[in-house]
Amino acid sequence: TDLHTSIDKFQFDNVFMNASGVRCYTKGELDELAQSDAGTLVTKSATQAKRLGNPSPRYARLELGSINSMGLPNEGLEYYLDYALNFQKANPDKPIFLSVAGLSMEENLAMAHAIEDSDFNGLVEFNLSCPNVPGKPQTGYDFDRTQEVLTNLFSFFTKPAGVKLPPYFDLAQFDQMAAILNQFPLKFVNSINSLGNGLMIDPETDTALIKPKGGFGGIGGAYAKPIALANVRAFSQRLDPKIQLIGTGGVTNGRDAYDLILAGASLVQVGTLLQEEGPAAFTRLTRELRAVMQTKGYSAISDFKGQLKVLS
Ligand SMILES: C=Cc1c(C(=O)O)[nH]c(=O)[nH]c1=O
Repeated sequence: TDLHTSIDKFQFDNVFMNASGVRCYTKGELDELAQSDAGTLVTKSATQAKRLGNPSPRYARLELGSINSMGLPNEGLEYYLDYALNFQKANPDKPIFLSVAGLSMEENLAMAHAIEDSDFNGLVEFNLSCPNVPGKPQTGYDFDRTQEVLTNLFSFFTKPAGVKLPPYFDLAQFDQMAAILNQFPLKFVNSINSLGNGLMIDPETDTALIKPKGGFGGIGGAYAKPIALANVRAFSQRLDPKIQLIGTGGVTNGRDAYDLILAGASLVQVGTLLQEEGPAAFTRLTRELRAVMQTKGYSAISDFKGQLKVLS
């Protein structure tokens, strides 16, 4: 069984990769991902300037996943662009993703210009869904703003790009968002980011588990699986076939990855599990997905990608 997959002209020898924000802040962490069984990697979402992010505790493991309000801590775009340029020289056949999360239209466009003018030859993920910067609404929940950002962006940006979306929970929102996304030369849509603004409580102290925003933070892990499946499936049914899906959310084993691929995902990102288990998780996930494929009689990702059946 072969876990080879592709997005646009980019080929990956394994369908798994990290979710942005997880074990991808420093060059050391990024190198560990590069040396793991993952097919590729994405950098922590960057802002122009380095950010320290929110006060700790800002991440907590939960019974069925995680809660985080990191607050977009990152080393700044130049750091990750520098990593990417060095990486592509040393690994010409392993395209990587650069994630960008500007806090304003101007910042997003300025970073996009910097990337456009660089020799970066991988894919850019514009993160429209960071839920944890106090006072900053998620762009992905504002349809007009999303339309405006993408219009301005693609008026000059020519490198391969996609967007990271928040979860949607209403079919009319899938329709509206897909109608916007179909207007642009996107190579991929990545669904979903964490379930924004959840809250969990420490049973000993009756206190919110994390400090920022009175304890409100993005929820990841198994809690997110049914929402991730629905978002990948809904966009797979609505987007122009030229726009491929990346599935993110709730992957704890090979079957979870198999399900995201059935829903339409061409790549599968791993967040909470990677945070908790480390890059060795990719070795286990690869083994488990191969086992599921063998059971089903499939030898390639393309044999079952998007082949979810429904009851008639
Ligand atoms: C880029 C900020 C994000 C963060 C963060 O840095 O708090 N956490 C998430 O779960 N998703 C994000 O997109």
